[in-house]
Amino acid sequence: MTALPGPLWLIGCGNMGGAMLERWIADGVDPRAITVVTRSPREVPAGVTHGTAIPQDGPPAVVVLAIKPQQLDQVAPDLAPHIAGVPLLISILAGVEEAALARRFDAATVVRAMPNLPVAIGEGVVALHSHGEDRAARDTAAALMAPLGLVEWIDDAALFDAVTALSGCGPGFVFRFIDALAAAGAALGLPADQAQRLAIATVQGSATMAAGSDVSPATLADRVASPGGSTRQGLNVLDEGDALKQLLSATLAASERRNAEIAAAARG
Ligand SMILES: NC(=O)C1=CN([C@@H]2O[C@H](COP(=O)(O)OP(=O)(O)OC[C@H]3O[C@@H](n4cnc5c(N)ncnc54)[C@H](OP(=O)(O)O)[C@@H]3O)[C@@H](O)[C@H]2O)C=CC1
Ligand SMILES: O=C(O)[C@@H]1CCC=N1
Repeated sequence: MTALPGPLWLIGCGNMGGAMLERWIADGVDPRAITVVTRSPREVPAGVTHGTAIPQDGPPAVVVLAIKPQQLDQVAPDLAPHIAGVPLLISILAGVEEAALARRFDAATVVRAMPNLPVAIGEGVVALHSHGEDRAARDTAAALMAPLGLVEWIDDAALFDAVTALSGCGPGFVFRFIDALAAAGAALGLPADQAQRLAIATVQGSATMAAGSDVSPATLADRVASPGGSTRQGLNVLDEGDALKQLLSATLAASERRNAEIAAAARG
């Protein structure tokens, strides 16, 4: 269970803010310490306060900014005066840099966090970066993210767009892969619902095994492929001209570029 240093305001609570909130509550964070602000009414877990306007009793101990990057300049003018002096501002906005946040908000420490959707079940990834050197604030940010999954500090801010592409966007790519694996099985004649179950369980088991293995995923792939067998024939298709690697390189590069564009827009 995460002990909050005081009230936490969650500004924006859609797909990702909602996933984080769900996990915090499941982990035992005191719901009475959390205030959620969105534009429209929404259900929140029992004990959590929800409003459609910025509370007047700030600053809280922690603000978590979970709106879309494109919504930053609608939110900032209203929010900034009410959180002036906040000890810790955590932003999950893809692309938006600490300097862009510091220009809009007076916060003692700004931490960028990049979660991914499986945080909802405590099996996500949260990358963190901060130029702030306040140890207590950094520890608070890391402790808040700990129940969400694997937490990793990224030392070089310049790599944050890359990490966003890999682990922030990554579940989208993996879900698409599972869907394609199932569709390929269905194309071979399996009932679609059964193909989907098999594809999900195959990816789940393979990821769990890779996570617990002392050899690399590449070595594990070779262990599936008996010489002269059917896996090798399939891998030959993926490996021809590094087809899969090329495809994923282009995929991550496209996402990274988009994050850089968002960063440039937020710099103003
Ligand atoms: N989705 C993902 O997998 C990931 C998302 N992120 C980041 O998380 C952030 C949110 O993304 P996501 O959850 O997908 O987006 P959503 O559109 O699902 O959620 C946005 C939230 O912001 C609220 N909001 C919008 N405008 C305002 C406002 N003026 N005042 C208060 N609340 C407002 C919305 O409320 P309402 O519905 O009432 O308008 C909604 O709750 C983004 O910055 C994104 O980069 C990071 C990692 C992964
Ligand atoms: O697609 C997006 O912009 C966000 C950032 C990472 C995942 N989703």
